Amino acid sequence: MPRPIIVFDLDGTLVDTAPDLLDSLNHSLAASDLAAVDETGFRRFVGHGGRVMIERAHAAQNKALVAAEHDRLLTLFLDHYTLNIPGKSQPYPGVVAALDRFQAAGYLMAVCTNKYEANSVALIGALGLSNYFAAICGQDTFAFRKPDPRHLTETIRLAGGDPHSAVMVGDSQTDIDTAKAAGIPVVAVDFGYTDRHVREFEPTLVISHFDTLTPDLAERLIAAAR
Ligand SMILES: O=C(O)COP(=O)(O)O
Ligand SMILES: [Mg+2]
Repeated sequence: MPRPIIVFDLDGTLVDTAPDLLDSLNHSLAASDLAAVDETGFRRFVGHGGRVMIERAHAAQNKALVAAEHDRLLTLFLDHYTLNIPGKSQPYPGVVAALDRFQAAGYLMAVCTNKYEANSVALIGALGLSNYFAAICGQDTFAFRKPDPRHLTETIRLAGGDPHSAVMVGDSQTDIDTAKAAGIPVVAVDFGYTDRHVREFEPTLVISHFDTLTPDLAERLIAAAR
């Protein structure tokens, strides 16, 4: 019987990275004379990586964005973000205790994120969480990324798990759509980065704190999905 696996999204799920993503986004937007984005506006932009955040910020200000400028701003964003890791980012309340619970229960654990892999590995390392994860897969690890379900199923395979004994935990429609397309139960946290309540995207379950996430709950979700 393969070890069950729990796969976590990163930004807005395991780690509150909003303050640093916002700082780096505004650092890059300032280089093209766009107005700074505020915390509220920012939530509409996250979920698909830095390139899409920049694109959405321009669209929100009705500013054109040619490819060369997009590339220039993405480089500014990534250089600034990479240099500042871990910055102000912190794991959400209850995350470490939850990772300990699943580790003690013999679960495999992995991260499936649309953040670049190198920055994801660096951030997780800087926060002292590397030892929990058998795989950390970013938007550039494979030739596909969330909401493509293969990003999730290949992360599971890389970690040595079985998609039939897996649960996904995420904060956005992207995560929920990815898991549902893979036929994998998905727990949505309601404290992440989405401008609509996650229940609208019909996850398997919504939680408001990591204390609710237990191996018993995961086992029930895996059994019910079979
Ligand atoms: O970096 C992003 O835009 C989203 O990253 P996530 O998939 O970890 O939420
Ligand atoms: Mg997220």
